[in-house]
Amino acid sequence: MGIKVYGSPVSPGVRRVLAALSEKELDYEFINVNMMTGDHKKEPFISINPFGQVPGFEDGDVKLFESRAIVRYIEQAYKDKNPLSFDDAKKMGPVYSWMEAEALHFDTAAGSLAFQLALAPLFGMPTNDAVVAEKEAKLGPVLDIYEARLSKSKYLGADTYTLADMLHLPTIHYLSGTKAKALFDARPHVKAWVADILARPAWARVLEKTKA
Ligand SMILES: N[C@@H](CCC(=O)N[C@@H](CS)C(=O)NCC(=O)O)C(=O)O
Repeated sequence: MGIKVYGSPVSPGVRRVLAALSEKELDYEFINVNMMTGDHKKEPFISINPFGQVPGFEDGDVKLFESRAIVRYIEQAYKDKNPLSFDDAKKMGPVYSWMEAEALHFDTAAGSLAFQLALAPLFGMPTNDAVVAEKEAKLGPVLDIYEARLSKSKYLGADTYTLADMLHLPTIHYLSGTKAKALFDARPHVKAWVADILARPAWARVLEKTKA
């Protein structure tokens, strides 16, 4: 049985899940899903994710989809090893808020930018400059809010690294190799935070494991 992660190694969602497993130093089996041939839209994969998107995840008889939900599961199921959350509700509250900020404010702009600037070229697809301009204009004000938060707190959810920071890694990694890096670099606390989270050994192991 054991842990199985299904998907493409370049997928940000897949890498988000691998980041969680890497922080916990958990062994897992990676099963490549050939998206070129549409295997993510067919059985057996859609028994894991009925929406036909990677990643898919299994831990024994637990089958999950949605990368952020999988990360929460891993944190709770393997809490004892390198905890990235708190039992105390008052300490955990801000972590929840910043986890939602990642999904609903940051990723809605940065995820599309990462696709346009980093992933589309990887797949030989054209970059849509209008989408890039629109999403850059949306990301700037979000990063202003991050700058204000990070000028008061070393990490987003707490003074220590938590799930809230970790969720950002795949998208920030992709954007750090593009012109959108300038948006992060223009804000000193955001820039320092980006350098800090990208330098985590657990993330280096993910990049090693997923490199082409
Ligand atoms: N919210 C989902 C997003 C998953 C997602 O968009 N996966 C992409 C690859 S990065 C995918 O499977 N795209 C193929 C499709 O939507 O048909 C998650 O975080 O797991």
